[in-house]
Amino acid sequence: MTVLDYIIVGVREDMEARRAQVSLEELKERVAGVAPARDAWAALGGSSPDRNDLKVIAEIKRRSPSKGDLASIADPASLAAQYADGGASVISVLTEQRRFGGSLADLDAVRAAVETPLLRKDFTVDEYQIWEARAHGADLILLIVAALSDSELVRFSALSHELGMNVLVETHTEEEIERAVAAGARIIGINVRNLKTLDVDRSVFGSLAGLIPAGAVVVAESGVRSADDVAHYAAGGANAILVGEALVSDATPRERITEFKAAGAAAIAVRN
Ligand SMILES: O=C(O)c1ccccc1NCC(=O)[C@H](O)[C@H](O)COP(=O)(O)O
Repeated sequence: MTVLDYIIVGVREDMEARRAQVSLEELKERVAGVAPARDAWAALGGSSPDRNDLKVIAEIKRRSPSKGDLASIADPASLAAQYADGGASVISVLTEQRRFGGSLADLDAVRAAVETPLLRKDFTVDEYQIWEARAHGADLILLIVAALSDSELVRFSALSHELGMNVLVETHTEEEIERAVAAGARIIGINVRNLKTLDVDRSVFGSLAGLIPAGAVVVAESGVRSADDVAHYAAGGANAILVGEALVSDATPRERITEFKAAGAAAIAVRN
């Protein structure tokens, strides 16, 4: 069993426990009462022809299977406000409980605090989680190609779009990019962390980014520790970066985002 398989076993068990508390019908009623989803595609520069800056997706991540406890985040709303002040285009809230220590309560707290589009970052394996994401104010969900069949990718994307949300489709190999593109993905992440082994190899981004069709928003995920890493991804074709550990473990995340955005813009100016 890979790490990803192992995580998903827990994700399914936890989801069934929540479903026993809140039925799908109840979730659908809640969705009817929430404000429409914000446009994460536009926030990530999807609709602008000149993508000459680097967007930051700033993640609220308490713990991880590879690193254990990362940060004691007493107030996710306050951290999200700092991310928004620093210029994050999207805030990612890791809601997976067993391995990452997140929760839908974190998503609720962040939703109440900021207007920035929110990514409900979880291991989506069932439509129930998509309804849940929208019911808790998410604007974007994550679909990991390695965890889903082609038909699930298409079905889950369609439901997300019906609910007004966008989808970040995560890949790690050439074949997964082909599957993402075939499923109609237009926000495509390349996670340089192999979710089967947890190895982080930043060179994976450069070897795959060129395979993503023009017009899509290309997101470099994981492994940003310094402005040099940001420049590496921006030079290799990233339109956005997804950063967790470096921000939650920094005393001044607002300034760190500003620094990353400047490094990205400088590298993009050279790239263009
Ligand atoms: O972070 C992990 O250890 C991990 C393990 C297994 C599956 C997913 C995992 N992380 C999810 C992510 O991909 C990251 O949270 C995200 O890209 C940010 O990465 P980083 O900036 O390196 O914290």
